Amino acid sequence: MSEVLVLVDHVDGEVKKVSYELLTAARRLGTPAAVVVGASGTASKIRESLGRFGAAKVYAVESDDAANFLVTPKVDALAALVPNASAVLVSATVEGKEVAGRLAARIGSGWLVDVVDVEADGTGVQSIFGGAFVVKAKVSKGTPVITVRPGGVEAEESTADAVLDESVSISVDAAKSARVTSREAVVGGDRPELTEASVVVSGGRGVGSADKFSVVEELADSLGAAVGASRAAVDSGYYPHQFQVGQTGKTVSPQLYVALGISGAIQHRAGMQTSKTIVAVNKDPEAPIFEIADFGVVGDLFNVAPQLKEEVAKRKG
Ligand SMILES: Cc1cc2nc3c(=O)[nH]c(=O)nc-3n(C[C@H](O)[C@H](O)[C@H](O)COP(=O)(O)OP(=O)(O)OC[C@H]3O[C@@H](n4cnc5c(N)ncnc54)[C@H](O)[C@@H]3O)c2cc1C
Repeated sequence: MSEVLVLVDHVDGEVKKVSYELLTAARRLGTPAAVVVGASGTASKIRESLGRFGAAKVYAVESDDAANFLVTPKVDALAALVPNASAVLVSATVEGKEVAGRLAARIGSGWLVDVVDVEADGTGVQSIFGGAFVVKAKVSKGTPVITVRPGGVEAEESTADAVLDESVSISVDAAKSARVTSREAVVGGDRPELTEASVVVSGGRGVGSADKFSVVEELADSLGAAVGASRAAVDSGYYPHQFQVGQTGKTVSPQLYVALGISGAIQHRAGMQTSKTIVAVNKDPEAPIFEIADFGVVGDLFNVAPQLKEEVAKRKG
């Protein structure tokens, strides 16, 4: 079977969950080959875990340049490997989309953006207009480049050998590339990363103030969830911008999405509509969020969220 390249999303050798989802999707199309771009020694460190999700080969693209330039080393590496591949899968993150767009332009191929599922014949499934329509599309020119939304495909293990191949070398054109000059670790709490989390609890303008946002955080913590916010909540200063979910924020696709005091505007839905189960709490029975909710509670979030938290604690024993 032909090779399907999967660009591994990792931070200093820590593999992001979406990479396993990409490998799962790649297995439907052919033989997954993971492409690890980074510092020396990264690929051998993560080879086994990639193999657990079906990577038959791991291409190590490792050098100081690979680790210290943004985007371009990844495009160079994929472009070098594409002649032997039948498709390229990249995560639909901000960086992933930049890599995919540049790669598609460079190799003259079509690019399927933001797909939520991939079918065995290379058809990509997209959820558009805030999830109002499902579109199926197929690349008709060149090797398909497909960016897959984190959480779109469920990662499933299927052990393969993951043979390490260190034959890929790249030479970055420093004059045309952005070099990383320093690194600062993100100060995060114990909560999972928003786009990686399997449970997300988000608060909207209905929360009313920054002080009261703890009601969202407390429910999130009881569920081991990430915290999100609507744009109105962010613009009102209730919660920092990096937690915004929606068209101009992050796209999430968790197993469970809890919306507290969020009306469900189309721009918010665009970022969470593909969540597997949606629970909405809103005091307005006509709120549009109820149109897409699997479970809805008409009520005051300050009454409902603490009760949910208590019930979760009880069930956890
Ligand atoms: C170009 C563009 C891009 C945008 N991008 C985004 C985006 O990325 N993400 C995003 O979220 N929005 C985005 N928006 C904004 C979007 O249109 C909405 O304005 C926004 O989503 C509304 O946020 P909200 O639901 O929190 O607030 P509101 O619409 O004000 O809704 C608040 C809800 O809380 C309920 N409520 C109030 N008090 C309580 C209570 N005590 N208990 C329970 N319920 C209560 C109300 O009934 C109401 O339904 C964008 C808009 C534009 C034009």
